[in-house]
Amino acid sequence: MTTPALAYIEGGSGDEETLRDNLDAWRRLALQPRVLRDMTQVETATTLLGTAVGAPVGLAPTAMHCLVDPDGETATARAAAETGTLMVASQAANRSWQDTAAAATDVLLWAQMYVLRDRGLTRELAVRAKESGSRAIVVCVDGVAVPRRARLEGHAFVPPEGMAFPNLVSAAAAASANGRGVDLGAAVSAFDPSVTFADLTWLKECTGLPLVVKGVLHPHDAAACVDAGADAIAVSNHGGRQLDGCIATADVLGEIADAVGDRAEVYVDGGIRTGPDVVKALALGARAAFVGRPALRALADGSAAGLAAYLADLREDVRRTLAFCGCASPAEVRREHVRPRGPR
Ligand SMILES: Cc1cc2nc3c(=O)[nH]c(=O)nc-3n(C[C@H](O)[C@H](O)[C@H](O)COP(=O)(O)O)c2cc1C
Ligand SMILES: CC(C)CC(=O)C(=O)O
Repeated sequence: MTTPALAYIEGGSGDEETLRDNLDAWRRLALQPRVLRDMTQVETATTLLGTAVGAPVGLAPTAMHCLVDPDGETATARAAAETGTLMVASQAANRSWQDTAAAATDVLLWAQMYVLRDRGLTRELAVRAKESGSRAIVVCVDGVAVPRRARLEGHAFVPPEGMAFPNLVSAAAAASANGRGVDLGAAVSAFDPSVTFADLTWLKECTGLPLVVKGVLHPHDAAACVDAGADAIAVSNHGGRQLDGCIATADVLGEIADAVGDRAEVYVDGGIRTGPDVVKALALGARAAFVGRPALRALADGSAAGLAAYLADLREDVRRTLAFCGCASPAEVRREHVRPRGPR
């Protein structure tokens, strides 16, 4: 991997305060286990918007998997299918949602997209995602300005020449140029900063698929998204890559889960690294936690097999943590299992 590619993946925005705090915030919480509850059988499986998954852990959408593996998102999909993991495939992927879904049997796929200035193209892409086999649309709503990325000296990342972005262009453009030659800067400027809650209702109607709103950090916004038709809220600050200085996801997850109640599912990403992090997220009210950078590192290190091994290991860590906490399944994790860590 090139140095700028590594800086792009690992880095955050501004002074990287939020990037660091995402990790620290999970450390500021402590699990409080319950004992003597027969932990012979401990199940990690759950459902996410009705889709059965092997563990309450998913792959967050991340752009350009060809930066880390020549097969790009199709390698990711093979690892996801092998381990029963839900994969959220980015709009800025190098492989189309269709090719990603076709990479293995039983790929559990959700497509992540932005609302574009061109609503006709937005609708076309959403329909294409559905026809590819995506079981939900994940709309990312934290892309209303261009972040300053510290490790790239404030500049946007320039992808390698000829990199394909098939989910960012119309079918006609994709057919004529195989999705190549799309300028990433132009694609990012196609994201519509005028997006509001009313667009959620519209986007959901485009496909009828369940809608997940990703990038929510305030309980009132979460409630308004649900009022507008969202089926799930993904609490996320984009891995500290958008607004630097904003709140860590672990610090706001509980309030958002309380605001949403049982009207929608709640997920979280940002700094999730271990089984205990995942179980802390469940205790605060998330149904699942998603990982970004760790999955890219595993893919870079060992391709699909490396990613599958990483996901299997994380699942085992979740299973072990559930057992130690006295929970025979994710559904048994309660708010009482987590509390602020005492002073050091
Ligand atoms: C290299 C990279 C690319 C990303 N690309 C996208 C993207 O295309 N769409 C999106 O919604 N989020 C994107 N994200 C954000 C992730 O979905 C997720 O919010 C974040 O990575 C979670 O934090 P973590 O890396 O600490 O696990 C990206 C993150 C990284 C690291
Ligand atoms: C192409 C970008 C939208 C990818 C992204 O979300 C990111 O780099 O964090």
